[in-house]
Amino acid sequence: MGEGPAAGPHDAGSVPVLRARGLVREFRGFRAVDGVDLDVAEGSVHALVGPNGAGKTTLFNLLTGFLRPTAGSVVIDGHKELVGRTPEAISRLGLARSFQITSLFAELTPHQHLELALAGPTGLGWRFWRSDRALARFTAPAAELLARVGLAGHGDVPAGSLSYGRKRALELALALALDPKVLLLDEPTAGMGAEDVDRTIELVQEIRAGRTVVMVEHNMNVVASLADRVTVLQHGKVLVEGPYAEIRHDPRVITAYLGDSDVAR
Ligand SMILES: Nc1ncnc2c1ncn2[C@@H]1O[C@H](COP(=O)(O)OP(=O)(O)OP(=O)(O)O)[C@@H](O)[C@H]1O
Repeated sequence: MGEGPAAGPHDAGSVPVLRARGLVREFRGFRAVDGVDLDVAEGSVHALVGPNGAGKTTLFNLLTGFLRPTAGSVVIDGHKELVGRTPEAISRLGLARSFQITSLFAELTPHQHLELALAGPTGLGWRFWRSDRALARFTAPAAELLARVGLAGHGDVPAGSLSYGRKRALELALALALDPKVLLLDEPTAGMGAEDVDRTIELVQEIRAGRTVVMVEHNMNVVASLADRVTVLQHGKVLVEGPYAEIRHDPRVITAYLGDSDVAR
């Protein structure tokens, strides 16, 4: 777990589970991510925050292989380079992101989604997706995952009919089906009401056990509740990095956020 001081990314001798060096991503000459170094300690919850347009989503996409960096490296487990690999290959190396609701199939039930996600890495894949017998061995693990994210009573309805909060819970379950060592969450509480936010915080507390979580999150209460360390981005660069209790009082962070709300958009 991330509480131990030995897990701190700056401790001499500790190798971060995820390390980015000199990450750059240009869009037609504009540097959305501009030389980012990132160390994520094993077992920690690490939040990426920053004002609008700071480069959080772009960085997230670089880490997960959805975008290719213009320059730089991303290494998992101290030696496996992720740059140049597909998102699928990266997820096989232990780094997976939560799916987006837009990738859910409205007609399939949460249970079916999970059976397919669990079948994917086994090589059964989608070819056998109609075969109930082939998928039967995933029935119990799928039910377990549904229970874990609070969807036990909602496994057999079309996913399209789920509430927003439950769809987001299903996304999380789908990412957990891959049992990633490092789980990346893209704004896990975006668009949620207070009740769903609280449930999601509890859920992330629960699923962080035995893994590392990196999340982009706008809601500072969520960051305060969950994150061991926070990287604040601004204009594509790391502005400040540290525990939430430290960065929240940092004048540079306060100015960056105030500056953001002052900008006419
Ligand atoms: N595909 C793209 N083409 C051109 N510019 C892009 C592209 N993607 C992102 N950008 C620009 O890069 C900058 C960083 O965007 P990014 O979405 O990574 O920021 P963000 O911190 O996630 O912002 P937000 O909090 O608003 O989601 C922005 O100025 C954005 O307009």
